[in-house]
Amino acid sequence: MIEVADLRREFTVASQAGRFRRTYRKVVAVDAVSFEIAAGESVGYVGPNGAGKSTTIKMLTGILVPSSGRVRVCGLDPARQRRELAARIGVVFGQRSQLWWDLPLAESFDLLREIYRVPRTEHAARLAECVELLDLAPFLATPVRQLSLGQRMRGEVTAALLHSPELLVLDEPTIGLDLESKERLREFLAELNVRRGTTLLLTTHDLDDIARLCRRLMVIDHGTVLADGPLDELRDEVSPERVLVVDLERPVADLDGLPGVVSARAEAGGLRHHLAFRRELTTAAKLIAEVAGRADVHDIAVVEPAIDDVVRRLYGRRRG
Ligand SMILES: Nc1ncnc2c1ncn2[C@@H]1O[C@H](COP(=O)(O)OP(=O)(O)OP(=O)(O)O)[C@@H](O)[C@H]1O
Repeated sequence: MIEVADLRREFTVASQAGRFRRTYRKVVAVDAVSFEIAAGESVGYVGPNGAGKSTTIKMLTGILVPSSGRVRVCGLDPARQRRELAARIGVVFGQRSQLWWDLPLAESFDLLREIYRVPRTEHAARLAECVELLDLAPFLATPVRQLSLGQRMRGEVTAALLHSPELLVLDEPTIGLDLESKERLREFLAELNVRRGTTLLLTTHDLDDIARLCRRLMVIDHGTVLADGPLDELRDEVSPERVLVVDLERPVADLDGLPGVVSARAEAGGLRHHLAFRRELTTAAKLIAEVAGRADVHDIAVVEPAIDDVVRRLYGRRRG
């Protein structure tokens, strides 16, 4: 679906040096980035501010021309075949609108049908689905400028999907949304990926978006990809410890010496124990059996490392 090889984009930025003199310096926003994304994947593209995410997305969608390297999206060269590509993909920029500001939302959708030449029945079916799942009915007749951010974003996602794209690219889709709106949008996007097989590529600073939507994570910083792989594998790589939290029926002072446990901590007077273990040394099931052999277990939970922690460690790779 997406093939990127040795992709690079530089910008020349001017800075004032003295009163009449300007100097120019080169900023490398994206530097030798290579990856492939197959149909049906859901990929999170994350990195700190200025890492090069938006620049990559702009090259993938044909808005920016690469300085060098190769990009193919749906087999097309985005910068040269922007129109053809627009018919195959949907793009949502959280900070920019593709809707007509002064028109009621429904009229924007009509205009998009004409632009993309979507057959009426197909358009009507797709729109009806979005109206239902994203609860658009209460504000379809409202001019876009009067919509709340959450309402507008639901409109933006609908607008990007009306021509049934194979790939949906989202640049910070949940930025500024309240918790409920975020959850509703995530739910919708997850369904879209799983049920329809629409490929998703999204940039975000909200790591809950990633945890909820993406099976694969790509981390970029200073224009280069620092990590790329299944979320679970990256998690094991940088945060190999998981914690078994055990509540006991009767207090036990300590649960020392359990195989595979790298650190143990007791609280609530010995009623609760936090046992950090490494996946390669033991499994949660084995550990639970060991604990049950020593004490009466009331309740058990396995805590995975938080995604924020995993991503922070991945960001630190360059410096580490
Ligand atoms: N049009 C431009 N002209 C000059 N420099 C630019 C331009 N666009 C981006 N840059 C620079 O390229 C680098 C990467 O920017 P980019 O917008 O891709 O980052 P980002 O990862 O999307 O960041 P953020 O999370 O803050 O949106 C930054 O140093 C930025 O200042």
